[in-house]
Amino acid sequence: MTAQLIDGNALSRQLRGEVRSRTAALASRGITPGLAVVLVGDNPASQVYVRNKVLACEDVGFHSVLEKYDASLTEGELLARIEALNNDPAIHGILVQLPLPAHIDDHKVIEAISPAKDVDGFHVASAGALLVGEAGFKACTPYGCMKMLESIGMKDLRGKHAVVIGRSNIVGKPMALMLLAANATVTVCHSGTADLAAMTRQADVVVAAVGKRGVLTADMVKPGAVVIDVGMNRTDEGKLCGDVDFNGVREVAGWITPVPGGVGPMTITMLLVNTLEAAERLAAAPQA
Ligand SMILES: Nc1nc2c(c(=O)[nH]1)N[C@@H](CN(C=O)c1ccc(C(=O)N[C@@H](CCC(=O)O)C(=O)O)cc1)CN2
Repeated sequence: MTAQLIDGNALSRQLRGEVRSRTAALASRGITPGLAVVLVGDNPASQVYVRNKVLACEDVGFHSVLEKYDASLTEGELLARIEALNNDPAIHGILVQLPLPAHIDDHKVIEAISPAKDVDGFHVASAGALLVGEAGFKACTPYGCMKMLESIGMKDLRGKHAVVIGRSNIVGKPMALMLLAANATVTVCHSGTADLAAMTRQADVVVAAVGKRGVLTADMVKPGAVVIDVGMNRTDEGKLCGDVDFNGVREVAGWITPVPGGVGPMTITMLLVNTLEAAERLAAAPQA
């Protein structure tokens, strides 16, 4: 069996079409969703991602501002910028590109963002809302993975076993909670897991989110399983690759996401969805 591809670029195009229509509906009420993207330092990958986020905003008709700061920016100066953006009525969503330089406490910075503008879904209030099933912004990467499952008819995962490899606050943990909310039986594996292959071989859905290539190989996958690759790594030749041994696993799995062109573009698309929702929520709120 050769797995079918879940194409993140194609799904993104479809979802962005829906975002464009909803944006037009808001525009007729005089509201343009606004996103502020904050980058500190000169990490080359981060420069590409923030540029792509601004381009994505242009693509769907959002207002966006890109604030770029030298790595010498102090934590206090960054917190002051966030406070200003929290109070800017033209800005509905704020994201601070990670990683931040080592002298800045990223937790402190994320917590300074108003939960109403936390379109990355990283704030403790957003994470707590996901935990208890309340409305809040969902972290973009796992949210994109859920949309990919939905696109292949797996919105309700009742009776399915999902294995998440990785337990980061921004992918692994929220991913597990979103799968649980979709009625899956969820196992979270990590560096302390005794026999990873024994876990993944039982899974109907495997999400690999470790940040290390070759974490999931063909012998670790149940025939027909859905494999979602969140990894973003480089081969020795400098080629982009995920955590999954794509060529081997695609011969066993039923569905698989590629890298590039899988989860990556979906992360940016879900950021647009969250920003639109932030603007819509504000528009629906009773005016003071
Ligand atoms: N504030 C945030 N920081 C970071 C996040 C995040 O969601 N919010 N996630 C990652 C980086 N990231 C978004 O910021 C991101 C990474 C990769 C892609 C993507 O589209 N990748 C392409 C390939 C791009 C390339 O060629 O290099 C793909 O997979 O097709 C989008 C977003 C860490 N920081």
